[in-house]
Amino acid sequence: MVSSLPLSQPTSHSFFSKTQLRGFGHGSWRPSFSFCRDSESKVRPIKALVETAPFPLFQPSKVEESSSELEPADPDFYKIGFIRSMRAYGVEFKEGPDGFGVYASKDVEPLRRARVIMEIPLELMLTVRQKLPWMFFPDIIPVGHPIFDIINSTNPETDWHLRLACLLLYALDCQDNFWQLYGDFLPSADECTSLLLATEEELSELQDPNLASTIRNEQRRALEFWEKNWHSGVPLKIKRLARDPQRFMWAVGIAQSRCINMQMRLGALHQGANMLIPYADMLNHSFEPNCFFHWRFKDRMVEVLINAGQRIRKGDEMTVDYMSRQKNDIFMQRYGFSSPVNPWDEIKFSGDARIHLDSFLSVFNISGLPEEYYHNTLLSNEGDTFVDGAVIAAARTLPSWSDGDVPPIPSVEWKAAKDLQNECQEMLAEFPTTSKQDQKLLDSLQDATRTLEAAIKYRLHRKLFIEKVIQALDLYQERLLF
Ligand SMILES: C[S@@+](CC[C@H](N)C(=O)[O-])C[C@H]1O[C@@H](n2cnc3c(N)ncnc32)[C@H](O)[C@@H]1O
Repeated sequence: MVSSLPLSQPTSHSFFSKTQLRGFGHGSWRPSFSFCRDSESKVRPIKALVETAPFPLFQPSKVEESSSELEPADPDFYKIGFIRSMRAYGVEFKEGPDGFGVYASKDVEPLRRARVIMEIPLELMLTVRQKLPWMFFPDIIPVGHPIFDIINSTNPETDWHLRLACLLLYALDCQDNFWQLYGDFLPSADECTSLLLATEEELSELQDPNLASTIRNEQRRALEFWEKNWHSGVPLKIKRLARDPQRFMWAVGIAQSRCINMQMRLGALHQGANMLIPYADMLNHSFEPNCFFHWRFKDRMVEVLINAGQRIRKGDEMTVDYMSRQKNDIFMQRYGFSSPVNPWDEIKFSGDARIHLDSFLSVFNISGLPEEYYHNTLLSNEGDTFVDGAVIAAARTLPSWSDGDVPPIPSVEWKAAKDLQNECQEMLAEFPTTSKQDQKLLDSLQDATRTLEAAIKYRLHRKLFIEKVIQALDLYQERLLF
């Protein structure tokens, strides 16, 4: 379902103008770019609270006033003729340690109800739906345009990233489309952490052959897609969208690392959709997020809300949970970053560890089922609501025992803990570098691509995790015996 109506950007948009943004980069980590700075040479945040007047692209057709005065069946549809704008409340967008991020510009007291901080209308998003009949929004591609056929040749359920990349490239090329402005806020190839953009050398820096091979397959797939659809015979309007495979890879990397997947309801239609949502895509990930997304179907917009009961201090980063319960390699694959405190990461041990799960958990004051994520305030540092993720992850990876298997004497468990430690040491010995060497390398990195930095961090995080498990097992033995 497409129309040939181009959606224009409101000229009154008060965030930034095209000329203001030209030449501005997206990250301080690339010295070739300079972000807008104030007199004290601090990054100047994009101002919010922002609200711009709706831009009437074309007015809703005047409904003839009939004598019956019937209500339109769905008055909401009449809004389709307006380009609405994004609204943000009490937040600012600025650079932080993880690239651009969203930060609170004022304190927020905990409220019983979730509080909206951003509203982004459907018209500004790039959206592809996953199931047939597939559709995308906004309807910026005229029927018969070859990019429509290219998108249509892919599988809506499995190729969402390729489809979204095509839509993004088209939107960036589409005269007066909002994304021509917003495109300046997207990370460049050097700034994007997506591993799709990684070189062979950078992939080897991961020190994870499985992950490297998964990425190589993804790169190959995207490259084949580009070669098939961007061959020399294609019309210029296609050619110019991605003149070289790197440009296409970049678009796929952007789609993968910034897309949000949501259930969307439009009228009577419920569907899973992959969306590139401007401004909301600046939110970074946390395993302890303070915000979440919500699709407000009545107004056809995505809202970002602060969790109910959440206290926010001015300057706090606003975060969301990108993917629930995923290990670091999955985060790397999709977003190009890993976390040293990922509570869902795990170590696969080779055999049966003769440690009783519950006794391990109880030594660390963790109670309940192993599958769950447990929080114990007694164990957390002040202000830190996480129990050490490595401890929990280690606990979760130990096989559970039935009552009959409970070892009668602690020495059995003590030996098991020692065995696990040895296995961890062997794992560490397989890495070509130690965590100390990785840390040193990271400290000395200058002008490296963000992918290289992310690759080194990833392998460092794996080693730190294993080292933490060794420490946890040390502690376990001490507490078990005394
Ligand atoms: C949706 S974007 C978020 C905005 C992004 N920081 C930017 O500069 O535009 C996702 C990207 O942000 C970065 N990112 C988000 N959360 C992160 C985290 N917790 N740690 C490290 N990098 C993170 C990664 O580069 C990821 O691919």
